[in-house]
Amino acid sequence: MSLLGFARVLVVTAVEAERAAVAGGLGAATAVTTAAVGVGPAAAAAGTARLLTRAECAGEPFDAVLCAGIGGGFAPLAAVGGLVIADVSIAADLGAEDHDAFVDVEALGFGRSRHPADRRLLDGLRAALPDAVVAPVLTVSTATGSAARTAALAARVPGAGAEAMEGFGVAAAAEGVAFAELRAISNPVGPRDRAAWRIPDALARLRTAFAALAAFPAPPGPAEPPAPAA
Ligand SMILES: O=C(O)c1cccc(C(=O)CC[C@H]2O[C@@H](n3cnc4c(=O)[nH]cnc43)[C@H](O)[C@@H]2O)c1
Repeated sequence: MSLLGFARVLVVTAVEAERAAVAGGLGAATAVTTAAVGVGPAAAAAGTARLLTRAECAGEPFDAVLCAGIGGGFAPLAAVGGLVIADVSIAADLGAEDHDAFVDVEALGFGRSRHPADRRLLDGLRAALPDAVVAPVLTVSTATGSAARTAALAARVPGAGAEAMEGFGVAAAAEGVAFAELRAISNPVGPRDRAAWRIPDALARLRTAFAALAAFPAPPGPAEPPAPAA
């Protein structure tokens, strides 16, 4: 059985609690592979590349990769307990400082810091999760914990919805395969207050999101070629 019309889907999370929430939501009905590959963009890229390569060598390549998990939400766009679908996953701290300014890798003249979501996957996620906010999701190597950095990131990416630590790495590994990122918001991005993180609520939201994805009907496939005339 497919997910959103994709036949073989890999869902990558950082930690096992996120993977278990995803798998719990999917239930037994859907042939989707879930894997926890570690925290941060490097672990995410390495783990995703390994899984994609293994599947391809086995003659069963994935046709879609979803990065999923909990994340920090930028107020007022993304509230704790809500969902953010990334229309683009951005490596928000990949670049150079020029005194008080940040220069991204595009401006430096090498590499890229943005991976847009696959259009078909994004459309499917939007349709199946109509309450989700659709906005850029930032990938960072250091979770934000101050008002100054929150303001700097919001200025760097106006309209940012969420911050997490893996999306850009997963996307980089999945180049050439349909990719998207989905985050359930566990905490506001802002001055660090670990006691305010609502991880169980976010994991529960992740689980219901994947139950909704599994239950969503696949979009109609390409038109069948007309039957030859008798
Ligand atoms: O402590 C637990 O029980 C627990 C259960 C599930 C997940 C966690 C994590 O800490 C996951 C780390 C993961 O979460 C993302 N994340 C969440 N909030 C933020 C944030 O404000 N800034 C950056 N990343 C965030 C991130 O992708 C981490 O990999 C703990």
